[in-house]
Amino acid sequence: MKTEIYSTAEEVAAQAAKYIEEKIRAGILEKGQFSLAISGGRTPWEMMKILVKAKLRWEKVNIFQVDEREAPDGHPDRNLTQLFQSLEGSGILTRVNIFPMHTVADDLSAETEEYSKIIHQVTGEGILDLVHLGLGSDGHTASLIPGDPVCEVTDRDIALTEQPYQGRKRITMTYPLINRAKEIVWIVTGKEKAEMLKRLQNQDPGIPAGRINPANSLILADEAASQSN
Ligand SMILES: O=C1O[C@H](COP(=O)(O)O)[C@@H](O)[C@H](O)[C@H]1O
Repeated sequence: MKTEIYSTAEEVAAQAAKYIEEKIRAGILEKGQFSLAISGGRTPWEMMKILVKAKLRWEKVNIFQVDEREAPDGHPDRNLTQLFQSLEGSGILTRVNIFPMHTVADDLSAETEEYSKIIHQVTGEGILDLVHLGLGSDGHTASLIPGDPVCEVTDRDIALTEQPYQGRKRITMTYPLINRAKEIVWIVTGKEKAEMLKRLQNQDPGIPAGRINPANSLILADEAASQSN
């Protein structure tokens, strides 16, 4: 697992966008399409705002959600709402293929199966080209929440959390799917992440993030997050 440290969160966002742009370009050249999974929370959106300005064949890019909160469509708590906002004005909205996690349904469990099927149909083999991950200050990543049984799911690629977390139940990619990805890019910024960044780098299985496959993983962090390293 490689770590690169940049002075500010803005620099991290710019480097992440550049890195992912290159991966997308190479992936499309090699096999005609690219499947990217984007996390939610606070950190991805600066990176996305930069990435969407790249001159890429966006119609060949599939964007999946790593996780989503159970909330109405358009709600500010939804990662999808933030994702759409970061794409606004970029002109790629009508070209890129976005696959939203549906959280407004009578049977959310059926939705998880459906999302998993879509990933398999689109990618062919259920392997994402690149998964972007964030790191919570409690060590969670995606919606793999400390103490939630969703962390023990090994027979499904998408699952529901059992408990609400920060007021909302969640849908999330599980370890098997994330750990099969060809590449994982972490964006970790802010001093409140310092302790967990260290534990992530040490692959500490005591936090959900520590159980993510370190192979082909790149951590992009700012100085604030790496202050105790
Ligand atoms: O709740 C969540 O938090 C993590 C970390 O978010 P960030 O605010 O530090 O960027 C995020 O990766 C996850 O997708 C999100 O649902």
